[in-house]
Amino acid sequence: MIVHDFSNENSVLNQFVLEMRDVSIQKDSMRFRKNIERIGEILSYEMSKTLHYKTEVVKTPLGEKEMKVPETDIVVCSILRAALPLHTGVISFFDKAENAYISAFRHHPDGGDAFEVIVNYLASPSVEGKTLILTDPMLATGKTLENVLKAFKSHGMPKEIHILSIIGAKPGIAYIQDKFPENTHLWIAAVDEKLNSRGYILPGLGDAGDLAFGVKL
Ligand SMILES: O=P(O)(O)OC[C@H]1O[C@H](OP(=O)(O)OP(=O)(O)O)[C@H](O)[C@@H]1O
Repeated sequence: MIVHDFSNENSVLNQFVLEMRDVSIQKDSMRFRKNIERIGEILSYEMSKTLHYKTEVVKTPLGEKEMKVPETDIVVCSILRAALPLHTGVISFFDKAENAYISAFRHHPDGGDAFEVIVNYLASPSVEGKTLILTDPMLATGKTLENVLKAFKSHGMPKEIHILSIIGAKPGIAYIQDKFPENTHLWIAAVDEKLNSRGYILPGLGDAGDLAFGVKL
């Protein structure tokens, strides 16, 4: 897996991540969602540079011009719930992409820190031979992405996978390194050092799903 960590670069992306982390700003859920969406646009733009391109001839009112445009068949799949604004950002740049949605939630069987990830909904076209973009703002333990990849086994083998995320933890990134095919790219806005005992990213930003859409039972 190739990791593209943008926290090592100076760009306006860092401002959006800061606002998502900041306890005095993040409770404004509309702003929180908007920041996720615009980070989705920025990561999409960066990712677009690595896609496959073809030459097309465009006719203008005064002549013709050869231009290079992405030729890839793209399926964008978002992991509910927090990825929904990220999805909006991605498809605002890849407007011809097919769309998929998958659910995943943590189940704590004995109420303690240990959990398993339950995936019980996947709506997706075939991804056979296509470019699969998986979006999820948080990459904590990496178990969600591991289970999402398993769920996709019934939907064909993608040509390549791009994971778009906002904040990840080093242990989670290491965990998925050998679970995903080698030519998988991870595009991530920030990487934090560790997780707490419940598998939350430290310092992270809290619960992205709740901040974007409200507390769930
Ligand atoms: O890497 P992991 O340890 O698997 O954790 C990451 C997952 O946790 C969060 O979802 P959450 O379960 O809070 O669901 P929500 O988005 O519906 O609130 C996040 O959006 C990821 O999907």
